[in-house]
This record gives sequence, C-alpha cells and structure tokens, in this order.
Amino acid sequence: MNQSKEQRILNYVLQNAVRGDPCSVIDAIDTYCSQKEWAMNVGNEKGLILDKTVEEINPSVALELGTYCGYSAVRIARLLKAGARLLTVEFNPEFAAIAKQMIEFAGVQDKVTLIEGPSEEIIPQLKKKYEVDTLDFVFVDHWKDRYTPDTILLQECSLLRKGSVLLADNIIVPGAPEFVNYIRNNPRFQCTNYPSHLEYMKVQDAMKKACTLQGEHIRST
Ligand SMILES: O=C(NCCO)c1cc(-c2ccc(F)cc2)cc(O)c1O
Ligand SMILES: [Mg+2]
Repeated sequence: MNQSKEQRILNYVLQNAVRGDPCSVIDAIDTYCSQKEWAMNVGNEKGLILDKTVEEINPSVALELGTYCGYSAVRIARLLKAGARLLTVEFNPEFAAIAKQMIEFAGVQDKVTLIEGPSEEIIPQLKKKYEVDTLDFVFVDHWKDRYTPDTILLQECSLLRKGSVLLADNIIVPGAPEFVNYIRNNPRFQCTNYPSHLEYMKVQDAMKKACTLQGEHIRST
C-alpha cells in the first residue's frame, strides 16, 4: 500500500533531522514541504508569529486544535518553560499517529499531550479528565468551520480567563469568515491581525490574535 504524504514527511524527518533537536525537526519539515511536497503545516513565516506570541505569553497550559503532523506542537513545546504543558487535539487518526512519532522524535513528548478525537467532544473533558483549570494560550488551526463553535465552547466550559490568548491560523486562506465576524464584533475579545503568507507559497494569508477581556463563566449569547 503506497505511503501517505504525511508518512513521507515523517520519513524525511527521521532521516534528515537530529533526534531530540526540535529545531532540526522544524527545519526538516519546512525543507521537505517547500521543496518536495506542499503540506498544511503553519510553516516558518507564520511560525515566527506563533513563536513570538508563545514567548510573549509564556503559557503554563496551552491548547492546540489541529495537530496534523505535529509541526506546530513541536514549535510551541520547544518554547515552553519547565513544567508547562501543551494539549494538542487531532481528529484524523492517521495524522495523530504521524504526529505522535514526530513529537517523540523531537524529544518534546514530556511537554505534549496528544489527544485523538473531535474537538467538540474533547474540549468539555479538559477540566475533569485532563486537569485543566483555565487555558493561557490556544492555537486554533483545525477545520475552519469549527473555529467559531469551538471558541464558544471554550467559553461555555469556563476554560478562558481574563488574558487568555487565542491565535488563529488561515484567516484568509482557506479562510474563516464566520470566525472573523464572530470575534471582531465580540466585546469580550481584543483582536490583532497579523498579515502573512500561506505556508510555502506566495499567497496572502493572515493570523488573528484574540485576547480575552473578561473572565470565565461567560455564557454564549
Ligand atoms: O484544513 C486545514 N487545517 C485543518 C486540517 O485538519 C488547513 C488547510 C490549508 C490549505 C489547504 C488547501 C489550500 F489550497 C490552501 C490552504 C492550510 C492550513 O494552514 C490549514 O490549517
Ligand atoms: Mg493552518
């Protein structure tokens, strides 16, 4: 049975990166996906915006929606302080299996909890099953039509506190127009746009940062 693109990306990393060196894993994925096969990793240009946001917040508890091959999980985890943790959610079992190996090869497995399943089922479990109080940072990079319902669900589950930061990928391509409309008109969030480019392409894209202005126990209107 011929290999998936995601398996080919992992194989390239295993053969060209250094075990335990997250930066070499990130560089290997970017090299492969810019030279051989395009893939939907956040990439290095938007990855730098992600890095700066994570460094600015220095989160103790971070959530990622949309693991894919684990590229951004490795990017985030490499910046986390001792004792801090990243929970990352992936719906697709094939992607989750690749990401698990990617995260372990990079040597960040002690900081990362990979959870396989639909975000709408996992978000309500975060407090009790995953011992989360509130989230300091959320990287939103999964199905674009889930950005809004899952942002509402995070609020309904009292997972956002005053100062919690969401960073959403793909605001332009593939686009998340419903989310842009929801978050821009919502007084509970202070938004910032970060124009950039689609990973590995000269196509315009953007990220949107949304800072929570009010504490938990927010009911969705
Ligand atoms: O669907 C996406 N993510 C969730 C998957 O579980 C996604 C898609 C694209 C993309 C695809 C096809 C194209 F033509 C342009 C962009 C890019 C991304 O960064 C993404 O995150
Ligand atoms: Mg993306």
